[in-house]
Amino acid sequence: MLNRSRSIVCYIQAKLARFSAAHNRHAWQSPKFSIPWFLPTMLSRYLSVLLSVRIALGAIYTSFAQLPTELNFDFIVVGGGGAGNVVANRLTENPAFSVLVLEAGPLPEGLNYSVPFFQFSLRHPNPRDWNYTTAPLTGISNQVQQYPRGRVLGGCTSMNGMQYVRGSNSDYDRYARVTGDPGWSWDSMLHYLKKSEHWTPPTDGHKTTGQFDPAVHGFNGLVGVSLSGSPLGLSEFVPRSLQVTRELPDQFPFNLDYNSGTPIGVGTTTFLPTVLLIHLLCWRGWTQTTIKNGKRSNSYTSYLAPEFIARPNLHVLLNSQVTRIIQTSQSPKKFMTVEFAENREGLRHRLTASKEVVISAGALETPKLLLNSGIGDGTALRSFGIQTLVDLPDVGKNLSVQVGFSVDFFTNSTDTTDSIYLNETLQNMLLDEWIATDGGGVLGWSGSTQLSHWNRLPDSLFETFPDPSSGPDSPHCGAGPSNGLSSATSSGAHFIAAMASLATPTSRGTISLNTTDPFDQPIIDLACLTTDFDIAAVREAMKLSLLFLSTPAWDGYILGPANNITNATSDADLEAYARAHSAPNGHVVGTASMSPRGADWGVVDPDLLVKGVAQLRIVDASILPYVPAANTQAAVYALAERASDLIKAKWA
Ligand SMILES: Cc1cc2nc3c(=O)[nH]c(=O)nc-3n(C[C@H](O)[C@H](O)[C@H](O)COP(=O)(O)OP(=O)(O)OC[C@H]3O[C@@H](n4cnc5c(N)ncnc54)[C@H](O)[C@@H]3O)c2cc1C
Repeated sequence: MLNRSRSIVCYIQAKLARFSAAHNRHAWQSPKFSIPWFLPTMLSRYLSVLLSVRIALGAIYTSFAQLPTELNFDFIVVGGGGAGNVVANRLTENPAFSVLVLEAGPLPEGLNYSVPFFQFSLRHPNPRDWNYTTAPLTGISNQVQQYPRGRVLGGCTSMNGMQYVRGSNSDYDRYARVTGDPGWSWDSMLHYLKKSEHWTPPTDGHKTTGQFDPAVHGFNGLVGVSLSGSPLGLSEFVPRSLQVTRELPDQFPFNLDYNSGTPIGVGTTTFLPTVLLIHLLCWRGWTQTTIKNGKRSNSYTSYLAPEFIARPNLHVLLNSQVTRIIQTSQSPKKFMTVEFAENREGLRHRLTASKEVVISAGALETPKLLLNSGIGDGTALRSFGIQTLVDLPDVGKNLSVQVGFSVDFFTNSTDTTDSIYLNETLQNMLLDEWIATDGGGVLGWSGSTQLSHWNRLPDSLFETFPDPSSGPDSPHCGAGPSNGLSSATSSGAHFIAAMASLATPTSRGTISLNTTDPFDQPIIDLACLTTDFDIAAVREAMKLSLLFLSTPAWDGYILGPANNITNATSDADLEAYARAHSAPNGHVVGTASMSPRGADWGVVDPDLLVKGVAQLRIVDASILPYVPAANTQAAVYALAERASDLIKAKWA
């Protein structure tokens, strides 16, 4: 009930806000029918109050003062993001465990957090974001770029691109190999990938036979995953893209389901008749996203859904940033107390867990928290005057993030996302449709391309460089087109973009302290494109993407290049373009990496306990030693599912 009433309230608020805005802008009034100007705002405020009252009645508290003083916690989870909410949910399946989640941010309130198509509006600096900037990106012309991360319940799953991509089976087998723990292998993790997933039909109810492989999906999990039910792109972009896979089946083979463990496609010219048959069945496209019934499904709406938050043993305290984990015993070393505050000036509170503290603060904040707690590289800690309590030199190191860029072309088609981004009237009409149909229409989709592409790079590249992929069936890059730009200008033109992203970067960055104030951002050195392989690889990925757009399938659709890359045919030109226009994506991992038990590197053992410390675990993207050749949320949900089982088994 809590979530449902919250979204209804949000819809009504949005309608009222739009009415207010229209009224203010256009003095909307008819001689026959006039509404006092203050009424919508007043009603909206009333609804806000109603909403906050409901929240206070649940186990989500918005301030420390609301937290009942008589509560004791077996587990304290730091961070209610992609991983933290999974752990909180699964541990509280045992009524004997009591769990507190401490989340730095507030609820993801507002329509834009629900409407998938509005995802890009969440990326601008806002109070529900950490509002980070990167250190100068030496591989990208020394640019300092904004680097959005969700500071909100649900973490980055509340504001991400919603792509649901698991990675290849060899990505997981490599985790098992590197850690010496077969529990991280694909065969073991497929169970957890399915356990977290709730496959749902697309909003338009179209037949999905032949558009995905049901055998590899989960139908009883919690995070909604679906195919697009949006008509956008179907008239031109999707059929033309499918035509390319017929024209270039060797380079762009068809793949029924890239989440099967073999994402790069199975069809080749040898199987051409089958491929053609499948194409006929699959003409609508098959990108998978974490969208359920046309609404974003994140770790909050799924793992903290009303039936779970109603559990008497599950508590979530918002607006509470953990500033330090405090050592509570020397032998064995334990850090059972967390210190937290609402903001820089706020009173520091302390709470102690009786069984474990689980850090799920994400790949940027987890290392910062460890360092501020005296867990990290002794030399670096000393330079900040922080006492080294656990000397773990790899905290904050080994950061791995993907990077990408696009080349844009003008198209004469209006069947593009920018047609909507640039047209407020159309947006309002589509929003009305989305509300009236409870998630249907164009806005019930993420706005990203309906067809996804995962590719290997040419073998010739590996005559010069070692192959960094996890195996021969694992992709190096995503390379393909997108019908429209999220950042379209108001020129009135329409675009198709050739996109290229590097899924197997070899550059490694760091997270380090900038100051000892936990409310300051760390130094985020993403080190993108700092190896020769990475720059060669994005260049080759872009060539693949441009090849995709070069076939007769696009005749009469592409008008010409929109960037000054018209003559960029040489490697040097492409490299220069990539260095000027690349950006890291949000798929960052590795800063508190797993390593084998007893190894003198890494930060956590394969059971995710911090090395040398009892009862302190890290469960989030930071523990992955390599970024999967994919977007990262599917892997994070699954690793958190497995971690929950490990914790439950330990305390059974
Ligand atoms: C812009 C963007 C787009 C993305 N797009 C996709 C996509 O399309 N598909 C995909 O699979 N993945 C995507 N990702 C990545 C994916 O969302 C993340 O990999 C995933 O959410 C990581 O989960 P996590 O639990 O490690 O961290 P998070 O989800 O970031 O959760 C960490 C939580 O901890 C909280 N926190 C941090 N520090 C503290 C503290 N000290 N005290 C209390 N709370 C704290 C944070 O506020 C946050 O809520 C994207 C990420 C971004 C940023």
